[in-house]
Order: sequence, then structure tokens, then C-alpha cells
Amino acid sequence: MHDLSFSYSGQPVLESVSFELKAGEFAVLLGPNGAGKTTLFSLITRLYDYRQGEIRVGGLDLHRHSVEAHARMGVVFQQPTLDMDLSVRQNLSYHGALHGMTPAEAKRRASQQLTRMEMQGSLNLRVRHLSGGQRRRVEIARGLLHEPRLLLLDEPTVGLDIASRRGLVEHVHRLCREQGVAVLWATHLIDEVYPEDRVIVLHRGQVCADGGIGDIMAQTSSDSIGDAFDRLTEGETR
Ligand SMILES: Nc1ncnc2c1ncn2[C@@H]1O[C@H](COP(=O)(O)OP(=O)(O)OP(=O)(O)O)[C@@H](O)[C@H]1O
Repeated sequence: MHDLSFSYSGQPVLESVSFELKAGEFAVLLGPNGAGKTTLFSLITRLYDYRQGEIRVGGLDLHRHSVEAHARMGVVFQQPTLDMDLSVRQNLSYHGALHGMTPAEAKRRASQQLTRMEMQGSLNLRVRHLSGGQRRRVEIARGLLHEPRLLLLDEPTVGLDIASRRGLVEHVHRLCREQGVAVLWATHLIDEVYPEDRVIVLHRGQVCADGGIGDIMAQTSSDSIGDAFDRLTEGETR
């Protein structure tokens, strides 16, 4: 994205945000509450429209090629969006149908993605009967069903216990390595950052740092990544 700005009723929330992700890159969009992470996701997914700046997915401009650009991205929203009374299979089949897959193709891909998420045994279970961590994994499997180039996750570990949180962070890092999909993971939790991740720090609607952990520590003359974020966000990340 390039020079993206957005306001709610005249109140600026994003100011000239620019960054680019490469295939297979895991980028953490790190910012305290209210930094503008969800707003940024809402613009990429076109829940809101933007007038200033440009967003491209796989080279396609989101305004001019909306349908094709959306076919190239998978999204896990902050609030769960699975149908609780349908089975995992039915939730995934419906998503597959929306992306033009035949039932057989959707079934094959669902079983492949669920196996990757170590959830193959849950295909016929109702979502209501799954734990919070399992539901999140199903949402990720659904987000990857149509083989997008970009996977967006907005604070996907909210409400999960520590073990489920760690498991999910590990799973998505592995998927990113194995499938070459670019991942944009929004969070305010420093401990979800892996040493090799790229970190884009968003503070009050602006990107105030972008790079590897080592670069960001050097830029801020900090001894630890926690210290660096405190300096960049004036202590709002904790
Ligand atoms: N629909 C809206 N109308 C007006 N202001 C909004 C709206 N949604 C968000 N905001 C404001 O925009 C700013 C950015 O909010 P946003 O939800 O994008 O931040 P965030 O980084 O995702 O925070 P969180 O971690 O709490 O989800 C906040 O000041 C918020 O109050």
C-alpha cells in the first residue's frame, strides 16, 4: 500500500501509511489499542472506502480490480465469523462455493487445510462444540481455502489461553514458511513476534518503524524489543 490515509468524520485515523509485503513474508502489524490496525484491515477488505492512497494485492489495484484482488486474499477478522450451528465442513464448503469451487474441490481443499491445522478430526463437528482455539484454526483454514497470496489476521489470539495462543502463532508461522503466503498479523502483544519477523509499528495512525527486530532496536537505541516498542509508542503497548 502506498500513502494511505483515512479519517472518520474528519478525524484522521491513518496518515500516509505505506508498506509492501513479499511472498512468504510474515509481517507483524504492531500497535497499541486505537493505533488504527482494524481500520487498516477494514480498508484492505473494503468494509470502508478510501479516497487517498493506493492498495494493491498481487499487483492488482483494489479500486479497479476489487473482485480479483479479493480472490487473492484471505481474512481472519477480530470477531469470529463462523456459523456456530453449521459443521466445520459446511462452513468451509460455503466459503468454497462463494469462491466458485465445486463441492468436491471444496471438500478436498477443506480436508487438506484442516490437516495442516491439525484439525482433520473435526470436519463433521458443529462449530459450537469446538474450543476458541479450534474455532480460530478453522477460520484460518477457511481463509486459506481459496489459496490466497495474502492472509490478513486481525488480533487472532484475542480471548485464547496462553497455550492456544502460542499454538496459533506457531501454526501460522509454519503455514507462511510452507505455503509461501504473505501474512499480515495485527496485534498489540510483543510476545507474538518471532525473531525473524518483519515488524511494522503503527502508532496513532502512522508507521513509526518498519523492519527486523534488530533494526528496530538499533533505530531506537534499545536493549530489548519491549523497550523499543515502549519508546516508539510512549509506553502504550503494555
Ligand atoms: N467506526 C468508527 N467511527 C469513528 N471512529 C472510529 C471508528 N472505528 C474506530 N474508530 C477510532 O479510530 C481509531 C483507530 O481504531 P482501530 O479500531 O482502527 O484501532 P486498533 O489499532 O485496531 O485498536 P484495537 O487494538 O483496540 O482494535 C480509534 O481512535 C477509534 O476510536
